[in-house]
Amino acid sequence: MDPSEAPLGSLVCPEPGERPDLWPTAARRDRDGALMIGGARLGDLQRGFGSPSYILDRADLRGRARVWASAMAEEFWEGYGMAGGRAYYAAKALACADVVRVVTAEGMGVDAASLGELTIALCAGADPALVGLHGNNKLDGEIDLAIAAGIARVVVDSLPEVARLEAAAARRGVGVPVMVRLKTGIHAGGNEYIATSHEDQKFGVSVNDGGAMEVVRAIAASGHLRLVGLHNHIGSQIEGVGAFVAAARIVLDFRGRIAREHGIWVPEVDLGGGLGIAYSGADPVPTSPATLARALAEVVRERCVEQGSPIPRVSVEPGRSVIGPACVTVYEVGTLKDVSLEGGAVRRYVSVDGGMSDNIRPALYGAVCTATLANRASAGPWARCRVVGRHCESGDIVVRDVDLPADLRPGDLLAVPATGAYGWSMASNYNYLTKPGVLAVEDGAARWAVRPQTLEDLMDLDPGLAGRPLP
Ligand SMILES: Cc1ncc(COP(=O)(O)O)c(C=O)c1O
Ligand SMILES: N[C@@H](CCCC[NH3+])C(=O)O
Repeated sequence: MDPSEAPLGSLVCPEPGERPDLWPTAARRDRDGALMIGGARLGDLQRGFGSPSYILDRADLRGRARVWASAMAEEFWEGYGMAGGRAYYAAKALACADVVRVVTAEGMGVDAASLGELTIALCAGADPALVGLHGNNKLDGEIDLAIAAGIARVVVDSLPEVARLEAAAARRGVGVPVMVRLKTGIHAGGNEYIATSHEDQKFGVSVNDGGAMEVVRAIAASGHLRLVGLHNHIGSQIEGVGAFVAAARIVLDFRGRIAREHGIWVPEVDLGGGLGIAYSGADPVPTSPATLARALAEVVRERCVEQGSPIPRVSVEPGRSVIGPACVTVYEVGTLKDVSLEGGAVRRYVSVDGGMSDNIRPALYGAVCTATLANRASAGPWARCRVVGRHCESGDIVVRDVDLPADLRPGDLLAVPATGAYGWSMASNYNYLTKPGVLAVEDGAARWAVRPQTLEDLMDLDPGLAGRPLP
């Protein structure tokens, strides 16, 4: 049996016109059926810059950052009786100078979770007054840089960290604004590994077992730490607003408990990132930032009225929903192999020039992605395919099941949508593959936001090979 005879039809990647939420806003096909991103044909980009590459539609990123910044500013505007709102871009999703500059120019702050992310954010020009630092095991260097730069908030993740921060602040003789990362017990997120607020995981301190209040007391007793906020990030790739609202209630209730014990209303709550996006036609159209911001504003208003409390400032930390749909990955098709399955069916394995080293999400979380033929029209007939990478692992799967044109051939290009978040940032050099670059495209013009690694870059890290000419 030929794969084109398989019972098909449901796994064709949606076109930009069918599911705009899956693609950068300006994605479309030209008259010849070639896919265009940011006004440039993917085929032209691949010829000029190579593959695999992450193609970033800058205008789309700018739009998403603007939408987040304005949703938070509007829903929590002082003129509506609120105390102000802000969105911090979670740099872990993809951080480089261009991305930091685009999102901060639109009014977002930056949330960093390591020395590297903090350094990139500050060196790219992010205002320290709009930068936060996370980490469940912060290094001394991270704490020192955060304090020296005077960033807006250090998010305390454990009791021992209070003493470390206090000692570092005392050494410098400065005050340090801190938030407390709470565990609310809410279990949310697309996969166990990306749920971050149930009890049995490493982040934060629990509101349920006394741990969080102990941290608050330690901060209150410290000489240099100022409690400026309560924080809760429930997880990532979350659908709908229900879990966010439930978590917000718990955070606000804990704020009430602090007020009763310490006589202060903590001035800010950060309700984390986590809003999900679509990766394939099987995913629902995502909740918009405006819908989430409205839901958060409603629960904050309602709870504060019930508590008779002042309204706090409210912030969030989206990553995926800012950068995810702004990028597609372009791959070149290489080997095609038809594999007979039990029952007589055939699966076509389509090998591409990247794989789990540029997109670890399918292997790590079982994430379901999709792909489309990018260099020409794809009208079918279709063959059920598995798009795989070129690493030495059977789990090196880019797209588990997708219908691609039966006449797909080596040299064709595939585009995988929604790879902006946790693609480049989680890329590896497995099998000594070089990390692809991030190609920023706008008005049809392209330039590297991050250049691709070269083999020389990798050899330079090895003292036994540095400076040697390539064979
Ligand atoms: C503390 C914190 N904030 C924000 C984010 C960003 O999450 P997302 O990219 O799902 O919006 C994460 C990652 O899940 C996180 O751990
Ligand atoms: N890396 C994860 C998200 C976790 C983010 C950090 N808490 C993903 O690709 O979905």
